Parts: sequence; structure tokens; C-alpha cells
Amino acid sequence: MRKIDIFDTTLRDGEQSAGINLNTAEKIEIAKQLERLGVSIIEAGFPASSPGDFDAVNRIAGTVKNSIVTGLARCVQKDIDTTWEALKVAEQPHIHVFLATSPIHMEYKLKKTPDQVLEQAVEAVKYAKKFFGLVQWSAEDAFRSDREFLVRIIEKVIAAGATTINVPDTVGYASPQEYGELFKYLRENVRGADNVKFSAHCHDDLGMATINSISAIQNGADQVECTINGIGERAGNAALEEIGVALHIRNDIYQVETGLNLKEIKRTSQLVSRLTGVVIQPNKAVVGKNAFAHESGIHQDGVLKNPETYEIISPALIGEGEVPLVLGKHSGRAAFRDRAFKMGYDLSDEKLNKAFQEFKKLADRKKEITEEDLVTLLTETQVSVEDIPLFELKSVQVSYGTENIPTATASVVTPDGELKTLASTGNGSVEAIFNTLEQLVDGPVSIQDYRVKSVGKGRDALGEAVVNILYNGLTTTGRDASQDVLEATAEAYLNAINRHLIRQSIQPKQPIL
Ligand SMILES: CC(=O)SCCNC(=O)CCNC(=O)[C@H](O)C(C)(C)COP(=O)(O)OP(=O)(O)OC[C@H]1O[C@@H](n2cnc3c(N)ncnc32)[C@H](O)[C@@H]1OP(=O)(O)O
Ligand SMILES: CC(C)C(=O)C(=O)O
Repeated sequence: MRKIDIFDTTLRDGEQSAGINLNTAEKIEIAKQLERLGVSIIEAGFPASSPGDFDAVNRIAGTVKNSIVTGLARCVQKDIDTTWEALKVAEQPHIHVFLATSPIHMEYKLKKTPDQVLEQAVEAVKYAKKFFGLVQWSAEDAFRSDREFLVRIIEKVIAAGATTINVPDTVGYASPQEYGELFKYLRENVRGADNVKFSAHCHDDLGMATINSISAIQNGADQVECTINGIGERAGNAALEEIGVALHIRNDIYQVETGLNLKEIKRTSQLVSRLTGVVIQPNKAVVGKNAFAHESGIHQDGVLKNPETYEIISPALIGEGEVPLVLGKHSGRAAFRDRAFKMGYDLSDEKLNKAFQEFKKLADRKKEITEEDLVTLLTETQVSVEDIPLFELKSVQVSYGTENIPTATASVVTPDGELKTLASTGNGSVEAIFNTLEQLVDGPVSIQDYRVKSVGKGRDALGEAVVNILYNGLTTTGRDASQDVLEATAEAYLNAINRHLIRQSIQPKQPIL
């Protein structure tokens, strides 16, 4: 199989992302991880650009042994000298010199004629060759360059000693077909093309960096330049993880080998995200948080029957652990049953259906169903409520005035069937209710959270109360909605106590996974 070199430029073009600034220690940590990932070449920085970059490139060149380390330089002697100073410690010193070749860059940026650019490129490559065995030359903005000029300058830099020719789409303008055709054209028209490697370097301004890189490979590129998580100047560079995994998964078409250790992808992606502070978008291909998250019932059912119904990449391929099915408003019974079973609840069909209906109601109201929500829901359903005697509020009355101490009186039927009437005071009406009902149980009940909100609009809107209690080492939450918030509060408090009784009387079996 044809070998494609993965040239990682996370530490150079990736660091050119607005807002990213990595220190030497961070760059070394990323470089070591890139080495574990198995990239062929690490572009560690631009040594002439700052003392910090020089130091990082130099230290990485002295540390990394299994990947080639390179540094970027302009076609000027000073840059090449500095790059040599940084890289002479490397096992296989490699330099990356570049000069723009497109009409717009030559005329307005470099203020040079094509002939002057050609001469400068040749001089720089010859000079670099005195120090470096491996010299990569890039025609910056190659895609927007005149093809005949490109062929002419590439032939001259090959003759001057360049070992790799990089053909970047610097501004992300190419279409996959056009970019592929450019590689084909250069392979067919450049004298000496067979003696060098051709490299692709794509930017994502039109969202085509990955597919353009792959198109280049299909048309003769031997190397692709990319970054972890696709970070880089403006909209970023081609994402290494996308290229690596696409070439692997669709090897039936591409038939190439990268030498990447794909199991290190997830870890590398997370490391780069953590150290750069660039959060990965959830739906990012391969490494996004949702890349393997199945949310809808029909998909979940399919995945449970056979993961390949909806998964073309196995999470294990990139070193991702097991990804639990997401339980949300689109989930179906199959996923719900699976999660319940894994949590240790083996429910009959009837009870599962009941729990599932409650789950759907809850999912409509909440964005995320937590583990605690599920435990509550499942334990309550596992035991039909009639099986366990609970407290039942018969009435509650609160006496409140600006001049007197708030007092609550409640009548409650206890689990033993006894009707009890209790009263207590508090600093406010709510505390008076809590103090009154606390007398029903043995020991202090700590209120962890208490919230009231209106459900619906207008004067007659219902008031919903949510009370979270800690009692006897267990945390439970009670809810109730009523026309009156004080009544809802008393009911929610008793609901939390009742949930405590239910959870105490039935413990789930040991979780299965
Ligand atoms: C497509 C790419 O990603 S290219 C890499 C881009 N990366 C960076 O620029 C990051 C590092 N850059 C830097 O730190 C600085 O720009 C430096 C240190 C390299 C140069 O700084 P300065 O000397 O202040 O120059 P400045 O950045 O303002 O302008 C760039 C100069 O380099 C020239 N230049 C640009 N590319 C090249 C090149 N490949 N070879 C030679 N000269 C070049 C420009 O024409 C300009 O020259 P001028 O000052 O005579 O007009
Ligand atoms: C220096 C070159 C390779 C570059 O980064 C680009 O053209 O985008």
C-alpha cells in the first residue's frame, strides 16, 4: 500500500489560530503525544519568529526521536541560520522554507517580479541545503498561482536540492476536483517530480480542507499537512483526525497507509483542546462529544441490535471508551430498558412501560436526564406505590401576619394509618411548614435546595415547588404543583420523604456494567 506521510503543523500553523499561545512546556507535551500518535513529521514552530518559538523547536528537536522535527523559515538567510541553530540537535534535520508564488502575493506583498521570486527561492533552497539533508519548499498560495510559473519554479528548486515540494491552498479557495487536478498536472509536467515528495496543505475557509487533502492524495500527493482538531490560521487547517480516520475507514477506495496509531487520536485531541483552550464543537467529526452519541429512539434501537446500523466508526478505533446511549426526549423503550438493566433494574414489561411514560414526561421538561433522575424514577416504579405505605397530607394551614410568628398546622396520615395533627413555628411560612412536617420522621432533615416557580401564565397559574432533602444519608427530591405555593411546598416536602422511604425499602441490584 502507498505510504502517505502525515505532517502535523498543530504547533506552527495551529498556533497561528487567533487566541492560541502555547508555552514551551505545553508544546513539548503536545509534541510527545504527536510522536505517540505516529505522525511522520512535526512542524514544531517558526524559530526565527521569537525566542520562545526558537526554544520550543530546539527542545522538541532534542526530545522527539520517532518523528522528524521541522521548523518554518522565510526564504532569507537569517531565518535559515536561526532554524539551523534550533534544529541541528535533531536526528534528521529538516527545514521548511516558503515563498509566495501567486500574482497577488508577489505583486502586493513581496513587491517582487516572478523572476526575482524564482531567484530568491532557489538561493534559499541552495543555502538551506548546506545545513539540512531534508529541505521542504512551499509555494505559498500555490493554488492561485500561474501553473506554468509554478512548474518552472518547482523544477528550479528541485534542481537546487529541495526534497519535498508543498503545494498549499493557502486561502482555502480550491474545490476538491481542482486541487486534485493541480497535483496531477504537476506530477505530469514537472521535470524531476519523481525524485521528490509532493505535499498538500489545505485551509478550511470553505469547509473543504479535509476533502481537498484527500483529493490531493488520490492525485499523487505523498504527504498531507494538517492539525489536531483542525485548528489554524482563520478557519483552520485540515483536521488530522478526519484525514487519518477517513483514509482508514474508506481504505477500500483510498488504499493508502499513514502509519498513524489511531487509538491515540482521542487523547491527542483532548490534550490539544485542553492546552490551547479551544473547545471542540460537539458535532465535530471523529472527536466531538457527540460523534458517537445516539440520541433518537430508532437509532438507539438499531445500535443495540447491531452497532453497525448507525456507527461507521467504532469508538474504540480512536481510543474512545464506551459511549452510553443518551437518554432524552427522542429516546425509545429499547434504550431506556438497556440503561435500566445496566443500572441493575430488571423490570417487568408492565413496570418498564410505566417508568418509560414517566421518563418521557420528565424528558419533555428537562434538557438532560441525570443519573439521579433515573434512579428515582426506576426505584419508584420497581415497587408499585401501593406496596409501600407512605405519608399522605390531609390538610395544611398556615397562620401568618406581619405582627405574629408564622405557625403551620398539618394533618397527615402516617404509613401506619394513623392520622396525626402537628404544629410548629418558623421564621417564615415555609420554614414553619418544614419544621412541622419534620416531626413526622426520626432525626433531622436538612433542606439542600428549595425552589418555587409558576407553571403557566396569569393569576391562576399553578405554583410548582421542588424540595431537595438530605435525610439519613440519602438525598431525594420531591415535587408538587398546586394553585397555592404553600400547599405545593408541603406536598413536595412529603413527596421527598416518601421517595426516601421507597428508596430505603428497595435497593437496586449491583449495577451490571
Ligand atoms: C501562510 C503562512 O502561514 S506563512 C507563516 C505565517 N506565520 C507568521 O507570520 C508567524 C511568524 N511571523 C513573525 O513573527 C513575523 O512576521 C516575522 C518575525 C517573521 C517577521 O517580522 P517583521 O520583520 O516585523 O516583518 P513583517 O511580519 O511585518 O512583514 C513580513 C516581511 O517578510 C516578507 N516575507 C513574507 N514572506 C516571506 C518569505 N516567504 N520569504 C521572505 N520574505 C518574506 C514580507 O514581504 C515582509 O517584508 P517587508 O518588511 O520587506 O515588507
Ligand atoms: C507556510 C505555508 C505552507 C502555509 O502555511 C500556507 O500556505 O498556508
